[in-house]
Amino acid sequence: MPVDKIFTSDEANSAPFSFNASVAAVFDDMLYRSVPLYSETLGLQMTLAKRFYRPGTRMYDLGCSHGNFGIGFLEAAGDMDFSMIALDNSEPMLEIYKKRLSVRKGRERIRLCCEDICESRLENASVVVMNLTLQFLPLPMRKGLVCRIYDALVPGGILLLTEKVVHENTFLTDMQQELYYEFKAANGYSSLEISRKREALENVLVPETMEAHQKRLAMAGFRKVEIYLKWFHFTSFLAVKEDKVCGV
Ligand SMILES: C[S@@+](CC[C@H](N)C(=O)[O-])C[C@H]1O[C@@H](n2cnc3c(N)ncnc32)[C@H](O)[C@@H]1O
Ligand SMILES: O=C(O)C(=O)C[C@]1(C(=O)O)C=C[C@@H](O)C=C1
Repeated sequence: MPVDKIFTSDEANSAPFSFNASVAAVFDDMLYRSVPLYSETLGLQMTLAKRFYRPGTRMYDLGCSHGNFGIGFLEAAGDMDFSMIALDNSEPMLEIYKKRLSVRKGRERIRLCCEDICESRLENASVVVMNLTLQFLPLPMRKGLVCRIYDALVPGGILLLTEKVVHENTFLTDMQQELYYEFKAANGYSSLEISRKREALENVLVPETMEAHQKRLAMAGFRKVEIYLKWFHFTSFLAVKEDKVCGV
């Protein structure tokens, strides 16, 4: 796996963070070293997706990057028939996803689309996964997207949303941030790399509070919302669309 050295050099410091070809090439290493409980999050997303997916509907992976969720799901699915639409607006990410998919049996079950998720058409979904992606959208676009996801879901369908959040209490936010940087340092990032990435992510990754997410989910129509995984500020929500017939 190519090692993430993006923020070891000076010039990387000046540009805002983006999901370009250099980042895509080392993205696996970046994810595993930068996202606490990344494997566990994907594992639980697959378990929930398998449980809630309904035949004849679609599964969406919004901000799919180079396909860790989709490929993992495909491998775990065995003979299960499913249809997944994986969306991202980074061409280099989707190029890698396409290559990974090309050698896998059952690959026709996943369709890749290079699109802005704020503009894509969503419909007939029983599972929508959005892992560490909403946080990269401009704030004014977020409500509209969550509402469109709710509308696209069939009754009993789910949204799996993972986000980096901030705390309303600045003491706790600062503490979580420090613990997070200790996690990164323990995974081999230098303090210079950590601070350069923090600057590059400023105004690019804009986290919100847990309460803001819960309020937006409720406003969109979700009545059942659960936090199923949390590592300080990395938070995974399960939001279920009501199914009055089945009582889900
Ligand atoms: C942190 S990565 C997601 C990680 C991935 N979901 C996973 O679990 O491995 C965020 C992804 O969202 C994509 N993205 C950001 N804004 C987007 C937008 N407006 N439309 C589509 N994709 C977007 C980026 O290109 C990037 O691949
Ligand atoms: O906040 C940070 O410093 C991160 O590295 C987090 C984060 C994320 O949450 O998406 C930022 C960019 C990469 O996509 C991987 C991890």
